[in-house]
Amino acid sequence: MEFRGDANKRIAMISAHLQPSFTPQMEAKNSVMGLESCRAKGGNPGFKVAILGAAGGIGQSLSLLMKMNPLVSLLHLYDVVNAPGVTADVSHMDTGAVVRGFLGAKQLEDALTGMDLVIIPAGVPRKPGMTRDDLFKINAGIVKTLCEGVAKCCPNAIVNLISNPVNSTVAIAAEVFKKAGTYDPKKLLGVTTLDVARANTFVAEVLGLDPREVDVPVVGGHAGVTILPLLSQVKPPSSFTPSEIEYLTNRIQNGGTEVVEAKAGAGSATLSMAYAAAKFADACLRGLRGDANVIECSFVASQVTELAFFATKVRLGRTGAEEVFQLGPLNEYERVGLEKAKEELAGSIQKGVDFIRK
Ligand SMILES: NC(=O)c1ccc[n+]([C@@H]2O[C@H](COP(=O)([O-])OP(=O)(O)OC[C@H]3O[C@@H](n4cnc5c(N)ncnc54)[C@H](O)[C@@H]3O)[C@@H](O)[C@H]2O)c1
Ligand SMILES: O=C(O)C[C@H](O)C(=O)O
Repeated sequence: MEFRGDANKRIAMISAHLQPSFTPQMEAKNSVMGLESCRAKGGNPGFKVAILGAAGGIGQSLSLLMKMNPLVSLLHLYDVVNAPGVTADVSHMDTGAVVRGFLGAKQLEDALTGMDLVIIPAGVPRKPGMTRDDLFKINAGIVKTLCEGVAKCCPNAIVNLISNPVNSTVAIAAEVFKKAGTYDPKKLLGVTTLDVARANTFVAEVLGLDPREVDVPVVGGHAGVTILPLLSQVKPPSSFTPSEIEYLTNRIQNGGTEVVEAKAGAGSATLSMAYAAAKFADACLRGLRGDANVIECSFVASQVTELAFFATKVRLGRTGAEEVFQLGPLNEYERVGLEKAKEELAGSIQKGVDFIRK
């Protein structure tokens, strides 16, 4: 009888904590099944990571992958919809990170406070026929609001910006941080890892290699002709025929559109993007930990060209992108591509700056 009484008490306590209304305090308890008497769990040393837009196509898979990352001790999942469901789901994975969910603008500050790394895939995706720039109207405002939250609640966090158009949203974020007096160019990183993943995959197919053995630097930005693969610098050193160069450059520049069209109105790349975002976030965390030689491509504040932002290889360290690498030697095809990329990038960056300065 005594046992049954205890069980009833436990069930009542659990039910009390699984009511529909959702608060961070409640979620913290949900993460230990609502039992006050549970032994404290988690506590593994590691970094605090927030995902803003965690209930979306990218956000859900990315939440899963970050929950699997042993460098993460605390994972905050924020969205304006469905955050409780994603949080409950991911929190049942028996990995080290403690998961907490945050729903709606009122909980943004709680979601951000104390974070080391903030990953932002919030915003609308493309449909067939749209350019990434067509997303500016909606996503610019979303990125502005979220970055204002970062400036207020975790001004020292590294920000991985995924929301499109990246060529403009990174400039928006920089302007928000400048306005708030918190801007550190090393800590604002536009995520272009998917371009590199695609380039490695497509080049490996052409060369008949395992993509894990291939390294293609992809520079410039993250839209159409601004995505510039440097095939002359592929590792292992390889030569391509002119038609292979044309095919590969085109396919890499239009990889996003290939997925948008295949999904036929159901969105853009989510699974490969979550993979790429998780890979890039892991590199940022290894850099924060102090690992040597952590090198990835990213769209960052840069003096490599005359543009304020440009994607190249960067070295990630304890303070973010600590070194921005030069382009290296380009062939004639790449020099022409670079001019085209810069022309389009200049307008996209300015559009982002103007959105905040008006
Ligand atoms: N950088 C890249 O390489 C890359 C690759 C793929 C997609 N993207 C971009 O990532 C973005 C997200 O794509 P998706 O497929 O996950 O879209 P999605 O619509 O599936 O998910 C977006 C999520 O953002 C949330 N959201 C909207 N406004 C928000 C706000 N103010 N605060 C918090 N969350 C908010 C939505 O509720 C939704 O859950 C798009 O802009 C897309 O173009 C970038
Ligand atoms: O193409 C898109 O709209 C999404 C993303 O930027 C991508 O490259 O897949």
